Amino acid sequence: MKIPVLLLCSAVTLTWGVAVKQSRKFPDGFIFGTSTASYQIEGAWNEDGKGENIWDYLTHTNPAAIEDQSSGDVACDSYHKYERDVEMMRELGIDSYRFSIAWSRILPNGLANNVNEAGVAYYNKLIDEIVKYNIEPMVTLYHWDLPQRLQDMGGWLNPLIADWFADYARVVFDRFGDRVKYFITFNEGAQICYEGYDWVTKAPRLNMSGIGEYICAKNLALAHAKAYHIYNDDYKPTQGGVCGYTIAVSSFVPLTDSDEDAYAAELVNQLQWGLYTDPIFSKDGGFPKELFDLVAKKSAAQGFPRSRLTDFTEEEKAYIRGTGDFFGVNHYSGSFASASLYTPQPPVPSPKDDIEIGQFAPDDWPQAASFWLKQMPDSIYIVLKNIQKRYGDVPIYITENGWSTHEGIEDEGRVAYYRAALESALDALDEGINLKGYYAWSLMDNFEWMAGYTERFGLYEVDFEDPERTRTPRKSAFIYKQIMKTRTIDHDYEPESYVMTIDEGH
Ligand SMILES: C[C@H]1O[C@@H](Oc2ccc([N+](=O)[O-])cc2)[C@H](O)[C@@H](O)[C@H]1O
Repeated sequence: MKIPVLLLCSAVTLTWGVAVKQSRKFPDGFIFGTSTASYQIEGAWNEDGKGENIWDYLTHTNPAAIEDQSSGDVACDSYHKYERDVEMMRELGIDSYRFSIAWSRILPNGLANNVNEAGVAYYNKLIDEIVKYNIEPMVTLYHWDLPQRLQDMGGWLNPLIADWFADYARVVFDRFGDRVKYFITFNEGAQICYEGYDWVTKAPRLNMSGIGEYICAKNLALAHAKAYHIYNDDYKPTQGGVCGYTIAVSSFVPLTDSDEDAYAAELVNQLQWGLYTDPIFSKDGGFPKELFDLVAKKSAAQGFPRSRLTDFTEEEKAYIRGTGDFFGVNHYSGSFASASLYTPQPPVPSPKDDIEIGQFAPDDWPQAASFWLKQMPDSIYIVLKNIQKRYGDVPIYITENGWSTHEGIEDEGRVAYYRAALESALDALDEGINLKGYYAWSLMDNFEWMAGYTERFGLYEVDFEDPERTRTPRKSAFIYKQIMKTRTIDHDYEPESYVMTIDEGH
C-alpha cells in the first residue's frame, strides 16, 4: 500500500544556504472576518416574542442529548451584549462579520403572516452597529434553527418548506438588504439533512435512515433556488448584493493511486457536499451521477419500485442550476479515502446509505478537543483545488475555519492551526484560485451543538459561569489580528501583552 505524500507548498526557500521565509501577502481586497451563528451565541431564547426553534425544543425536552446537558437559552447572551461583540470585532480589526438570523425571532411560527417587530429591531441594531464601524455584514439565513412549528409540519421533509423559506427570505432581504450585501441561504446541507433526518446527531434528530436525507436535500435545493431568484429578481437590481450557499467541505485524498480509491474519494466528496452543491454549481445541474446511480441500484436491490433519491424534473434542474453568486466553504479537516481499508476510528463520517468508505486520518496529525477534528497538512489548498476542479472559477469564501480546545487563554494549538491554514490559503491564491475571503470560526466560545460548552472554538474566551458572560481575548486573537493588520503571516510574532485595544481607524 502506498500512502500519497501530500503536496506541501513550502514558504521557505534557500538563499546562500540559509533558510529564509518569504513574506507572502494576502491580496488587496481579500476579506478577513469571523463567524458565529444565532443559536450558538444569542441566548434570549423566549424574549420579546421569539418563537421556539428545534434546538430550544431538543435541549428542553431531551437535555441528556447534549454532552453537558446545557442549552443555548443564554449562551453568550449576544442578544443583550451585541455592542461588546462589535467592540471585539473592532479590537481584532476584521473587515467582515458573518452571523445568522434566527428565523423564529423574526417569524415566531415560521410563517410570514406574523412578523415580530422586536426581533427585526434586534437585527437592525446589530447591523447598524456593525456598519457604523465599516465592518461588512455577511448574513446566513439558516444556520440550523428551524422554527419548531414548521418542524411539527414535517420540517425539511415537507415540500411546502421551499415556499415557507422563500417567504422568510423575502422578509430578510426586504428588512436588511439595504445594509447587508452578502447573503448565504444555508449553512451546510449535509448537517441539516443527514445529521438531522438520518444520523440523529443534530436537531430534529429524526431517524428516517436511507430516505430522510434525500428528501431533505431536494427540498433544500429548491428552497435555496427560490430564495436566490427572489433576491436576484426583486432586490439585487436595487440593493446590489450577492447571494451564495455554504457547505462543509473536507479534503478527501485517495489513500493509494488505485482506481478504486479514486472512486472512493469521489464518492465521499459527492456524499459530503456534491449532493447539495452539484444542483447549484455544476455545469449540468442535478444530483452527482455516481451517487445517484448507486442509490438507484441499491434501492432496486432492496425492492423499492423507485429510487430513494428522487430526481429533479428537467425544469427544476434548470431553475436551480446557476443560483449561486459564490461558494461558501466551511473547512476544518480531511482524511485519506480508501475503498477497502475501513478504519472505524474518529473522525469517521458515518458511511451514509451503507456505503463503507474507509477514512484514514494518521495518528500523528494534531488532534483538537473535538473528536472529529484533526489538523491535516495543507488541507485548505486541497479542498480549494477540488472545488475549482468541480465547478471552475466560482468565487469562494472560506466561511468557517477553526480549532477547538478545552479552555485556556494560551491556545497554542489554535495559533498553529490558523497559521498553517492561512499558509495553505496563500498556496491556493498563488495558483490563481478565486478565493475572496476567510472567516475564522469563531469570534468567541459558544454553544457547540451536541458538545454543549465542552469544546471551545473562540478567539475570545467566554466565561459561561459569569452572568456577565465576560469575553477575554486569547493568544490566537492577537495572532489573527497581526495577520489581518500586516496581511502576512509572521510565524515568529508574539504579542507583547494580552491587553487588547482598538487600533486607529476601527
Ligand atoms: C465548529 C463548527 O462546525 C460547523 O459544522 C461542521 C460541519 C462539518 C464539519 N466537518 O468536518 O465535516 C465540520 C464542522 C458548524 O457550521 C458551526 O456552527 C460550528 O459548530
